[in-house]
Amino acid sequence: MTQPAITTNALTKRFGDFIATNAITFEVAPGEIFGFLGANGAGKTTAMRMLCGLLKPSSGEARVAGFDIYTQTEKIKQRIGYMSQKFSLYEDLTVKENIRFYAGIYGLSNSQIREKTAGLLEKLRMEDEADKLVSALPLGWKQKLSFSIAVIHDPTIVFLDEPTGGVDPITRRHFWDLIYESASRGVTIFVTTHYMDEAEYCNRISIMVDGKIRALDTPAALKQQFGAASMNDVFLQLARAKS
Ligand SMILES: Nc1ncnc2c1ncn2[C@@H]1O[C@H](COP(=O)(O)OP(=O)(O)OP(=O)(O)O)[C@@H](O)[C@H]1O
Repeated sequence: MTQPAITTNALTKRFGDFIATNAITFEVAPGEIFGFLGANGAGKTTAMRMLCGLLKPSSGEARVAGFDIYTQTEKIKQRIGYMSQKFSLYEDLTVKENIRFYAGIYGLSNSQIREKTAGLLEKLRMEDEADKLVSALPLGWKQKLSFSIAVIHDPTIVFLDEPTGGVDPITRRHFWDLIYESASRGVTIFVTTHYMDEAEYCNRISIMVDGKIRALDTPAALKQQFGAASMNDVFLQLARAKS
């Protein structure tokens, strides 16, 4: 059996008396697109930071790409890509300079960087923008560039924290073409989003409420389970059950 990309068992993070992530248990398969949903403050970013090896859990277990999140964080960091709306491109560098900078951080050689840069610009059809400042690009283009940079070192798993905030559904759909393309090459995608159209694009979805996972299945199975017409209905039912 192939090893799961991510496994967690009762993974928990407390900040003082407050439990931000409360005993979450799940598995993500290699090449799966796993949507990690929840209202603001549900504990998604906290969970993601633990899985990326950036935050020590209070208790519980997890393995990412086969490595332990307590003791093997450096190995995890080498195998993952990360993109967030908050941690993104340098606006005052050009497109090419951003690619060079991040590829260098990920440890690629100069010849790899040259080759990857050409391929990336071609795939995004951004050859004409290579020497433009990132600040001059539309937001949707920045997001696609940011994603492409997050996978430039061929990670096994990529973590996306609200990657498409602030753009319209068509632009989001184009962004998701990139996600599907990576997943079809076997890259595991772990993505948080507040957009329910995006939730429908995931293979499976978990929904967190107040630090706990309240639902986890395929979009079709969740809609059936909740007797809901859309993922938005499922989400609202869980939110209402809370209040
Ligand atoms: N370092 C910290 N110290 C204390 N509380 C924290 C800390 N980090 C997060 N929290 C709290 O933990 C809870 C969960 O936060 P988290 O950022 O994980 O939520 P989220 O689901 O990612 O929300 P959003 O969708 O708004 O990004 C929030 O109530 C937040 O205030």
